[in-house]
Amino acid sequence: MTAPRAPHHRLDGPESAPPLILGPSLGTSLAVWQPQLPGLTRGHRVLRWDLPGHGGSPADLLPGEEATVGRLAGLVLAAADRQGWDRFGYAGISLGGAVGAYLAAHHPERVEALAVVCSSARFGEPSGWHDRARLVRERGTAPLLETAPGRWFADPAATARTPWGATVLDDLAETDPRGYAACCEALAGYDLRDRLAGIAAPTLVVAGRDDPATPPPHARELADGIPGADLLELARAAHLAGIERPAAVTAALAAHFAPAPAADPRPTDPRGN
Ligand SMILES: O=C(O)CC1=CCC(=O)O1
Repeated sequence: MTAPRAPHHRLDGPESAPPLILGPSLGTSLAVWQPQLPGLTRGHRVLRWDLPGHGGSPADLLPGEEATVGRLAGLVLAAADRQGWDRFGYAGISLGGAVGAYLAAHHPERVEALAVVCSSARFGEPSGWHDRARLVRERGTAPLLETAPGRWFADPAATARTPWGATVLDDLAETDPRGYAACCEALAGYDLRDRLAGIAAPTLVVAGRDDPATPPPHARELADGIPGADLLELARAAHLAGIERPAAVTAALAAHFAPAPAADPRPTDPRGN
C-alpha cells in the first residue's frame, strides 16, 4: 500500500513552539480558522490542513476506495510526519473534529491534547450523507449555498456579510464537488461511539447552542463518553462557532492547549510557609 500524500496545509507561529494541528469542517478551508490564528500562534506552531477538494487540496487526495475518516486521519499523520512531529495537539471543527477524535482513539501515542468543536461521534443517518453526496455530484455545491448559512450561522444574514462569514461561503462555492462528495461519504461511515471511552488525551468539547447540524446533545454525548472531557456550550453560535464567537472559541482553545506550568523548583517547606 502506498503511504498517504500530505494534504495542502499551512504553517504559522514560532518554529520552536509546541505543535498544534487544526482541521476544518465540510465545505470550508483552512481559512475557517483565521479568527483563531493570532491567539493560537502566540503559543504554538500551528498547522492548518485542507480536506480533499477543499481549499488547496486536490479532490483525488484519497484515490481508489471510498473515503473514510480513518483515511482522512492518515492524511493528517502524513502532514505531521513531514514536520517530524511525533506528538501534537489537535483541534478540529465538525468533520475535522471527527478526524481528531479518530486519531486520539486509534493513535493515542500521537495526540497530546484534543479539542472537538461543533462535532459528533456520529453525524446522523448515513442515508442523508449519501443523498447530499449524490446532489453535489449532480449539481455542484451551488444548492448548498442556499442552505449552508442557516446551518453555519446563528444570525445568517448578518454573519454572511462579515469578512470571515463571506470567506467561508466563498470557499464552499469553490469546493470541488468530487472532494465534497467524498467527505460526505466519510461522514456517512463514521461512528466512534464505541471508542470514546478509550480516548486518553485531555479533551475539550465545544458546542454552539444554535447548531442544527451537530446540536448540543451530540456534544454532550462526546463529553460524557470521553473520560474527563470538558464541555463548553456557546450561546449565539451555530455550526461555525469560531466565526460567530471568535474570542470565546480562541480563549477556550488557548487555555486548553496551554502547556502545563513547570513544577516550582523551590524546596517545599514542610510547615507550608
Ligand atoms: O452540513 C454542514 O454543512 C455542516 C457539517 C456537517 C459535518 C461537517 O463537517 O459540517
